[in-house]
Amino acid sequence: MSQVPKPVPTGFTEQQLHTLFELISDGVWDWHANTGYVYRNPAWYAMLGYDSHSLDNSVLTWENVIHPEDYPRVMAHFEAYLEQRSEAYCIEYRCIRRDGSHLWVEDRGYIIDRNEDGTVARMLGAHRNIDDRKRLVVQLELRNQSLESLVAERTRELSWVNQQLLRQLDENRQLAERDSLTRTANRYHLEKTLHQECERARRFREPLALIAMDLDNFKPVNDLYGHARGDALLIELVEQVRPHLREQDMLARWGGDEFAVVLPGTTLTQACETAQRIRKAVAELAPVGECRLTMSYGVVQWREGENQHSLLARADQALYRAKAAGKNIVAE
Ligand SMILES: Nc1nc2c(ncn2[C@@H]2O[C@H](COP(=O)(O)OP(=O)(O)OP(=O)(O)O)[C@@H](O)[C@H]2O)c(=O)[nH]1
Repeated sequence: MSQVPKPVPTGFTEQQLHTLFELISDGVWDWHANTGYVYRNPAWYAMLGYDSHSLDNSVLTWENVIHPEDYPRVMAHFEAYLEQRSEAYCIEYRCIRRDGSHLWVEDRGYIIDRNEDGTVARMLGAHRNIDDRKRLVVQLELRNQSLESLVAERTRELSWVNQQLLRQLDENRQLAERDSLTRTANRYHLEKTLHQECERARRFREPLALIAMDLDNFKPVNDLYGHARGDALLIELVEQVRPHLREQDMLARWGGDEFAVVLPGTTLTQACETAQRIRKAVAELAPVGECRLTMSYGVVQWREGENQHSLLARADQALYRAKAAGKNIVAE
């Protein structure tokens, strides 16, 4: 089969080229740099709301439709292309339409002819309407910003709720583990800690001591001076005892006028010395009317295999012996 030779392109005449441009829907421009003449097709005028060929065929027409805020950026890019500092001329900017509204365009152009000295002789380009896309992007950005601020607001709210919950949790823990009058550990906290300390003593073969203590003749204080004075005395008592305890010791209110001190890493002898110091300090409290204040003390050291209940029971027995022996006494 014989090949039909392709026709050799003869090129368009200027007239044919412009006829072609008249049919194109993008805004085509054709700049003859040496004369300053600029051809613009009907679509270019329509895009900006003008009648075809109704504006001056000069570069100034283009400059006048560029949004003033975008003008410096467009010119810098255009010059960079003309001076061959950038490879392409392609830029997005706003044009001002005849009715004063703004239209986003993408402007793209190519130098199709240069003078012998390298300067531009002719450049061909087209404006494409990208307004819908740009406005959509702006809308999406705005929506994104409002979503981000919504998320930030919700995060702030959640973090506040979280803080409140943590505070509430802390308060609940305090309520569950503290005696409301004296702010010492309560019986529940005492038993829990004592259980843990018995386990530690077994695990690390460390001594552990417990002092049980009970106010002597507290009933007359209540009876003679009222329950409120009795309450105040219990608070004073705790303040008097605390300075004689170490950081790791735990003072707890076991019952009405009964207290206990858990002393980790402490032998019976050392605990008895502590109890004596507390005894002296309590005895120094100012008497309530005719009532002199003292306490009785039962001191024990943890024994191998013993649990918290048995330890507490032995301390209570020692306390009973102190009471029986005449009160204001430390008994083992
Ligand atoms: N003010 C006040 N009194 C309390 C509280 N809890 C218990 N009591 C009182 O503590 C007193 C304890 O009385 P008793 O167990 O007979 O002890 P006591 O009078 O100290 O006598 P001995 O322990 O034998 O020395 C009672 O009068 C209780 O009403 C309290 O929270 N506040």
